[in-house]
Amino acid sequence: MIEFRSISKTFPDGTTAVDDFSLQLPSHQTTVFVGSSGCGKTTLLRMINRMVDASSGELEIDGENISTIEPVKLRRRIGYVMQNSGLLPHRRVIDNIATVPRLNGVPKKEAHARALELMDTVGLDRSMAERYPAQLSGGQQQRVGVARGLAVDPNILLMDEPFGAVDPIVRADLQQELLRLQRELDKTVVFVTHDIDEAFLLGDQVVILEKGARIAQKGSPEEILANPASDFVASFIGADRGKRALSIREVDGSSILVDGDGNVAGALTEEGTA
Ligand SMILES: Nc1ncnc2c1ncn2[C@@H]1O[C@H](COP(=O)(O)OP(=O)(O)OP(=O)(O)O)[C@@H](O)[C@H]1O
Repeated sequence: MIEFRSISKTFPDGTTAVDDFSLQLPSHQTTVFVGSSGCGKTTLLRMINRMVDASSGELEIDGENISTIEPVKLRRRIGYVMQNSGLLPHRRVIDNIATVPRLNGVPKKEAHARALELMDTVGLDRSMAERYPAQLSGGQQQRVGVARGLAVDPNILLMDEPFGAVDPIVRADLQQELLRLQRELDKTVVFVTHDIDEAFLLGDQVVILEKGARIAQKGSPEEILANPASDFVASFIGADRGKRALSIREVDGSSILVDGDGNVAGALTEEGTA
């Protein structure tokens, strides 16, 4: 479990990005931080691997206060996937994936064999191993980024808007892949997004944030949808606009679901027949 206890972060210029934040993130689950630009999501995420150090408060991983762990050591056991994949442009795909294991002292042959396995895991053809990042599509680059994040077999995977820069179809694909991966690998995932639909799709625990990383509401997607805690939350999840108020319309003997805008959202089937 990851636990934030009264964590605050004020940057040297006086900006308070995180103001007294407390939260438990259960192991083997996906927690999603969601909120508008500048609310402190990335700062929260980066405190987990000490890319940013808290100004006050305590952050523990499985009961261990991370301020006592050397940052480089900590980072080598936590996977980190960022927007635009963050790949090293002058290194081949296989070397990008193997970067951190190599830094940890894993022999090259072994690190490369593992990198190829990880390419299978994230759905990348092994023939791409010799390419450079610029020779891949945006979606493929993100898959390499995920493979690299998994390369040290971390218990914790931090993902900062990893699918923000790809088109909606590729994005939907990557989201489904992440759900599949999570069923298989069972990591503790911390995911940052500003997209509430992505948050509801991927999150076991969804944390809706306002400026200063103040928690507007936290809970399962079901809990939040069933009972938005405030007008802010209702507006953020689109409940106020009726966007999520689905209704049933009968068309040619079939039951079609339409959303608040009258757009078709899906078809109703008997449970188990879909
Ligand atoms: N190094 C820094 N120095 C000063 N202020 C910073 C620094 N990093 C972030 N901030 C400020 O802290 C606040 C939170 O930033 P953060 O990047 O955590 O937000 P975010 O929710 O991830 O935003 P986005 O969705 O735009 O990435 C913002 O006001 C930002 O300008």
